[in-house]
Amino acid sequence: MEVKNLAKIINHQEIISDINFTLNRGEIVGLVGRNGTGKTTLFRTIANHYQEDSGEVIINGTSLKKECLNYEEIFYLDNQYNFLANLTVNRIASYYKKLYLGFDSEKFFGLIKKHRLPEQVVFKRLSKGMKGLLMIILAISSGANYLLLDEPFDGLDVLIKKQAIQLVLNEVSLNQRPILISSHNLVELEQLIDRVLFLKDQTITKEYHLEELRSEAVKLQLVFKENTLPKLVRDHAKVIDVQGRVIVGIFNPYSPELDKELRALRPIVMEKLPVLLEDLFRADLADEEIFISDDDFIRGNQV
Ligand SMILES: Nc1ncnc2c1ncn2[C@@H]1O[C@H](COP(=O)(O)OP(=O)(O)OP(=O)(O)O)[C@@H](O)[C@H]1O
Repeated sequence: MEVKNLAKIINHQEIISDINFTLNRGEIVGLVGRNGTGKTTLFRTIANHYQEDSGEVIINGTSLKKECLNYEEIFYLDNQYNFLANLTVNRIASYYKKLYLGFDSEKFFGLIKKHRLPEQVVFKRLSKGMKGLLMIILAISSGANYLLLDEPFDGLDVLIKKQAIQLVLNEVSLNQRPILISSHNLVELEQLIDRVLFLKDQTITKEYHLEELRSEAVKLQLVFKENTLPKLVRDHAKVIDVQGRVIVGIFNPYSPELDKELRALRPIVMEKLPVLLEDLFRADLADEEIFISDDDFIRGNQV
């Protein structure tokens, strides 16, 4: 799937604009952004629940504008507005069978039974955990090739979450279906995704392949004798935290030369820490300035 220059205006305000990315077979991609940045709007626009104001979504080389039957290739169920509230699991299955020609009833009911979801209870009476599992079972049984999951694990207890995550991982490894998944739980997301897209100021501002990033970037905790930020750090790092004299910064890229130059500044502490998705979130999406002393403040913008 290729998303090209997608934009959506709501009430004369551009909510998302110039969105470009691809979703490739077998990958799980995270969509991350602060509250209200437009993640749900992007999902809705890709899935045609909102009509785009410009741009397009291309599947198998054809724009969805030209071939609307290809919408069957996309599964997106809106957490907020969906038509399932008064339907039982059985009715939901027959509904989806009509919506998706490739809907796999055997798989659907097999998973419903395996996870002991009640078949005769209407959706709105199911617990949050049951709803979450049902949504994922629907997604992976739909036959759609692209699954868009908007905060699918929100509110699930750890055991149900584990089952839900396992279902997602199995689906990707067995059928190579790409998944675009949003979540505010970055620790959880980090264990699932191959790539992350950061949404900020209406558009995708950053994209990271997590494995590549881990091999290229380094997070350092540094303490220097002087209470100022060395120029070298200022020039090469995105500072994500300052506590007294302790500076935490992400250096991307990090090279042996830079390592040597940093050591030449004789830091009192220089410790390597793992780069986490949360660090990137803070580095790229935080607006606030980080103060190091009264007369010297840092605003990281280098990663
Ligand atoms: N139907 C609508 N009518 C008016 N404003 C809307 C509508 N849909 C979205 N918006 C606005 O668009 C912006 C983005 O909302 P959206 O729900 O897409 O963000 P989000 O990133 O999913 O947020 P969150 O992480 O809090 O769920 C918000 O300012 C929201 O108020």
